[in-house]
Amino acid sequence: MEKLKVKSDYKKVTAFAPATVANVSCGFDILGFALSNPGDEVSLERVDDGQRNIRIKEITGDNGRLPTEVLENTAGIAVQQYIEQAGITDSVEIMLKKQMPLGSGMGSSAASAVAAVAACEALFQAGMPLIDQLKIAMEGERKACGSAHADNVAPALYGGFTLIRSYQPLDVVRLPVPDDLYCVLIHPDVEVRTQSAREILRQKVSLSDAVIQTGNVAGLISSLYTGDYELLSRSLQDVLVEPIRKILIPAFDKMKYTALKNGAIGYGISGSGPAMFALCKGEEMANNIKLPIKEVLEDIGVEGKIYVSPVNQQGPVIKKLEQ
Ligand SMILES: Nc1ncnc2c1ncn2[C@@H]1O[C@H](COP(=O)(O)OP(=O)(O)OP(=O)(O)O)[C@@H](O)[C@H]1O
Ligand SMILES: N[C@@H](CCO)C(=O)O
Repeated sequence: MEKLKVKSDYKKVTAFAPATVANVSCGFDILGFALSNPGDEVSLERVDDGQRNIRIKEITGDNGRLPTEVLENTAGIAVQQYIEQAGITDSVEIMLKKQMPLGSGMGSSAASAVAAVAACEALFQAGMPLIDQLKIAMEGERKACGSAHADNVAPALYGGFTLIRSYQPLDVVRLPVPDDLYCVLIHPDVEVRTQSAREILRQKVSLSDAVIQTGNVAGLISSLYTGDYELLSRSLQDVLVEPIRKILIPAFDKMKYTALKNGAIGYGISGSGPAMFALCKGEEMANNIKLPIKEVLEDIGVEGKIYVSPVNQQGPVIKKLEQ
């Protein structure tokens, strides 16, 4: 990439990037959408010393579990890559406020990376194209999950629903979001590492399953354009990944049955799990699902947290910018 002209006098910034639901049932590694909450916050402070020294000064909310080495943390990787690519020579201190669980399937590693890259762009104002910011955030995912998949970082950065049409070359399509689409995100308190949840998948699929899966992806995308909730509901089916990964999630089938019975239009594993999502038409329907799902979790003695959020069309938010 050509070196960008940096033209900002800002010294400090805080950016928020949201949790995301990747895969969305049938779109393994290619579909995702952003939530409004929860999400991570990254603050950056720059020093104009020509040293290009990057340091993670503080991480809160992680119970000491996240790496503080710059090149081990998705936020640190993103800042390092951004300043190198934009030709910046300032030193940068990073403060990460972790507000979501690790290994959750809620795009936690992606939220940190996207908050970091959005904070860099606000602080240095290099005018870096979104697709290049996305590639930087993907490098964080490569480190955290062993694969540079983009279905969490793309919706976190672009907002709304995104499709990764191709990885080589990277081709991202922003999709429309039907009015009134809400998500209930259920996070049972068990941990599933993305890397392990990827390793258990089959590397080859049958032609008949590929036909079912591509039909569902096409139906889902069509439903987003037309706002056809019934088509969306019929398309939220996954014959490739869910049947394998659901064994990692206690009472998955019971929760899915309960959500659908109580009015959800679809239910599936969020990313690599253990979080699960229920898509609903309207906030009232989304709130109706919370209690019966909570009762299933209580029945099996698993703690959990349930979030209700509209699909976030905004992506990252700059919360503070100081000179
Ligand atoms: N800033 C960060 N936030 C979260 N995890 C990070 C971060 N930086 C590095 N990691 C590493 O990434 C791993 C967590 O990745 P994992 O993909 O399992 O979680 P996740 O991002 O919550 O899940 P998913 O991508 O399925 O939503 C941990 O081993 C953690 O040390
Ligand atoms: N598409 C990725 C998302 C991880 O959050 C997976 O399912 O492994």
